Amino acid sequence: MTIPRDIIPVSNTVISSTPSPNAFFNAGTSPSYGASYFPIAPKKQLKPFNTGDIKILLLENINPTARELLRKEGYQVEFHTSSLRESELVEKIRDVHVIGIRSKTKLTASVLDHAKSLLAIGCFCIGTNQVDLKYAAKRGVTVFNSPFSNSRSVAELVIAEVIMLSRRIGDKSMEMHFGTWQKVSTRCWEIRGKVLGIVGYGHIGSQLSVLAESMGMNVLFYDVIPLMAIGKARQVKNLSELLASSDFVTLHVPETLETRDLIGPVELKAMKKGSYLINSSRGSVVDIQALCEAMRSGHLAGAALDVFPREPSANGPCFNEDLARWVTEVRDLPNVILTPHIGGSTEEAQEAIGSEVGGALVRYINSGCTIGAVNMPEVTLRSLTVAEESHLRVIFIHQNRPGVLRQVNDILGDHNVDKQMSDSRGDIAYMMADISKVDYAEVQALYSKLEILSSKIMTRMLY
Ligand SMILES: NC(=O)C1=CN([C@@H]2O[C@H](COP(=O)(O)OP(=O)(O)OC[C@H]3O[C@@H](n4cnc5c(N)ncnc54)[C@H](O)[C@@H]3O)[C@@H](O)[C@H]2O)C=CC1
Ligand SMILES: O=C(O)C(=O)COP(=O)(O)O
Repeated sequence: MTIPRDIIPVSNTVISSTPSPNAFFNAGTSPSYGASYFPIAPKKQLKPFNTGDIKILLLENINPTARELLRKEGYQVEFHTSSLRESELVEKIRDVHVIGIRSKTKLTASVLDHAKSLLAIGCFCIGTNQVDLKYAAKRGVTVFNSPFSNSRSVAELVIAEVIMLSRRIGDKSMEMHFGTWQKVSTRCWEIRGKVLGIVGYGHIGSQLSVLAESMGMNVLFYDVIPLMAIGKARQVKNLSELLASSDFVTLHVPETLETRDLIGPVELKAMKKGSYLINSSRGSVVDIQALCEAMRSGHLAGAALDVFPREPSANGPCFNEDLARWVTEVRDLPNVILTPHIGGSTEEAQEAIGSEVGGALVRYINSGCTIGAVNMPEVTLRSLTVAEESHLRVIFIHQNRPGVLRQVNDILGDHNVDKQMSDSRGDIAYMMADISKVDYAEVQALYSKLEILSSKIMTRMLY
């Protein structure tokens, strides 16, 4: 058996041109001993492969920060501004090592089955519902996201929408664009003193809570876990209590089986007459037909939707009945603000996400570090130094069952295991070890021995 091309160690050591700011930590040497005791060797950058062989596919207009970061590493980066049709996606994913996506691209088990060399997936967004995380882990594919870089942008959009709905600004602006001057104050309100009900008090919900209170609103929230309320906000016991007490209900839950149609006919009826609904979480959280009914009956006074049960894969004049039957109904509703999933679309958020997820991918490819992974145990080892010239870093992703580590250590046993870390998450375990005094010629043999273990999911060797 030969080592796949992407993990063939081609160069022994490459010294970083700029010293790492945490060189002391990485070198594993305490600065307090002084250089004469333990000379501080520069960090060794592991090179698992010829970096030029690493292929990265970036879809959905991922920010240039990420593209530049990945290109600087020497990887081959293919960039697309939109997501791809499934037939094109399965072709493109076949031989890439990393795929970068946002919220549109669905990486289902059947799509992932076409990926023959995939090491990692970067979700350049918060949500990871578009990826079959379990199946990816089963295939040894590590998934990263950006858990909070766009939270503030979403919270700011929601604040804007609360005011816009309250003053019917969407409709007023539309009338003016069509030449109508219609000055009225009926059914227009201040937001001061009104109740904002937040469903899901995580990164976005809690940030929104602070902004809303600073504008004089009273905040209630409902979450499935007990959470510390910020400021004067108050957690309520159940969703019904929140719906019955709020002037504005805003949704900030992830897409899960439990949140599917979380707001349906019953919940809409339970909302106060004349209240408003805002959804910038996922389209599946609201039963859109029921929402149209609640708007048409006059029970709700308005709604703002940033996400939809079905969304176009690219920009263009495609928000019409070809996308879904409900589109025409939604477009016809008064005081309903429609935005094309732009909650996290700000320059600040996209740049931060680009460097966060891009950085996590580089660390994973070059050193095996899984910190920040959403479907793998989080494992890291301090960096090797250039002094540790003939060290080999072994990464073994395997099924989590008794006896595997004993088998692995038997294989590595002729070498000193300088450091080792292993952790598991459900059925999957991730082991990383640095072993010393390994001849380049031995790497192939060690690799082959690990590859034939029945528990093996993926073996990587960094030298
Ligand atoms: N429109 C857009 O552009 C964006 C949309 N999002 C969406 O917003 C969602 C929330 O984002 P974050 O606040 O960062 O997530 P988070 O994980 O920080 O918070 C989610 C909260 O929802 C709670 N929760 C889960 N299930 C619940 C249920 N059934 N009922 C009540 N609470 C429940 C959780 O306990 C958690 O506190 C993301 O999962 C994503 O789908 C995120 C960013 C941008
Ligand atoms: O971060 C998220 O979960 C979002 O929904 C934002 O998605 P986007 O990056 O705009 O496709």
